[in-house]
Amino acid sequence: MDSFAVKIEGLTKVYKDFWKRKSVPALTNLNLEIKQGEIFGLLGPNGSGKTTTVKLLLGFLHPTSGRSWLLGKPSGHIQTKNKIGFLPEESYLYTFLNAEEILDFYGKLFNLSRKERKERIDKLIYLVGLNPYRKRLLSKYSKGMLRRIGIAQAIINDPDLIILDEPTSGLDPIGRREIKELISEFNKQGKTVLLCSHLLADVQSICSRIAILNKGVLQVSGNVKELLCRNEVMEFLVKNLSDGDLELVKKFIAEKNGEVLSMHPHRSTLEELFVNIIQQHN
Ligand SMILES: Nc1ncnc2c1ncn2[C@@H]1O[C@H](COP(=O)(O)OP(=O)(O)OP(=O)(O)O)[C@@H](O)[C@H]1O
Repeated sequence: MDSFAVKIEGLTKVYKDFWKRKSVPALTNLNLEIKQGEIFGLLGPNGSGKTTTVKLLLGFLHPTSGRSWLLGKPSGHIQTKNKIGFLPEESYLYTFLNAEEILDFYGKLFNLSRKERKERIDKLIYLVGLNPYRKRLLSKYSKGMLRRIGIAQAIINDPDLIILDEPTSGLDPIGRREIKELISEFNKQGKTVLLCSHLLADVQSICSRIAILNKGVLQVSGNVKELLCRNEVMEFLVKNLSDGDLELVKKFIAEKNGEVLSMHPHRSTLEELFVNIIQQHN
C-alpha cells in the first residue's frame, strides 16, 4: 500500500437532505490508486463529485461506504496530517495580513519553530514569485497573486502529497502557466500532486494520469498520453517541402490506400500566442 500516495476502494457518498433522509448520491463506488510522485488529474463537469472525493480523502466527510488511504494511512489519520497540503477551491485568507504574516500564521498552526518559519516563508515567497509583494496586504492582491499565496500556504508544512482543488480557476493564461510551472516544480521535488480541475488544457499539459467523473461515477482512468492516442491515425509535422513534394506525398498515401484527413500549416495554440505577445511587452 505504501507505494500508493492515494488509494480509494469502493468510495460512496450519499448526502442527506434537510430531513436527514439520504438523497443526493454524490459519489458511487469509486476505485482509484495514485502512485507516489505522479501528478494525477481528477476531472469532471460541475457537480460530478470531485470536491466530495477530496473532502472524503482528507477526512472532512465520512463516506456512506468504502474506504480510502493517504500515504499508507486511513483518511483523516493524525500521523498524515503534517504530510498533506491542501488548496481548497476557495481559499479563505485573512486579507488584512500581508504575505509574510499569513504564512507565519499557518506555520504556527503546524508548530514550526520561529527559525523554520522564517526559512520556509522566504523560500516559499520566492517560489511562488511574490517576493516584491511580500509586505503588501492581501486585500490589495490580484486573483492570481491570491491563488499563489494560497498555494504557498498549502505547502507551508513541506507536504509529500499536495491536493489542489481548481488551482488555476479565475486566472489569465500567464497566471495559469505560472501555476502549472509551480506544480511541475513540486513534482520534480518528488511530491505527489492530486489536481482537481475542469480546465482540460491545463490538466493535459501537466498530468501523467487522469480520472474522469460524471455524476459521481468514474467514467475512465489511465495514462493521459495513452487515453488520447489514436493508433490508427498518424500525424506528420514536416517542414521544407515544396508544394510539388507535398502533392507527391499525398499521391503516395493514396496509392497505399491511406486517407489524408487534414493537411494545413502548423498552428500554435491561442494560449501560446497570448503568452508570447504579453511576455514580449513585459
Ligand atoms: N453538503 C452537500 N449536501 C447535499 N448535496 C451536496 C453537498 N455537497 C455537494 N452536494 C452535491 O453533490 C454532488 C457533487 O458535488 P461536488 O461539489 O462534489 O462536485 P464537483 O465536481 O466538485 O463540482 P464543482 O466543479 O462545481 O466544484 C452535486 O450534485 C452537489 O450538488
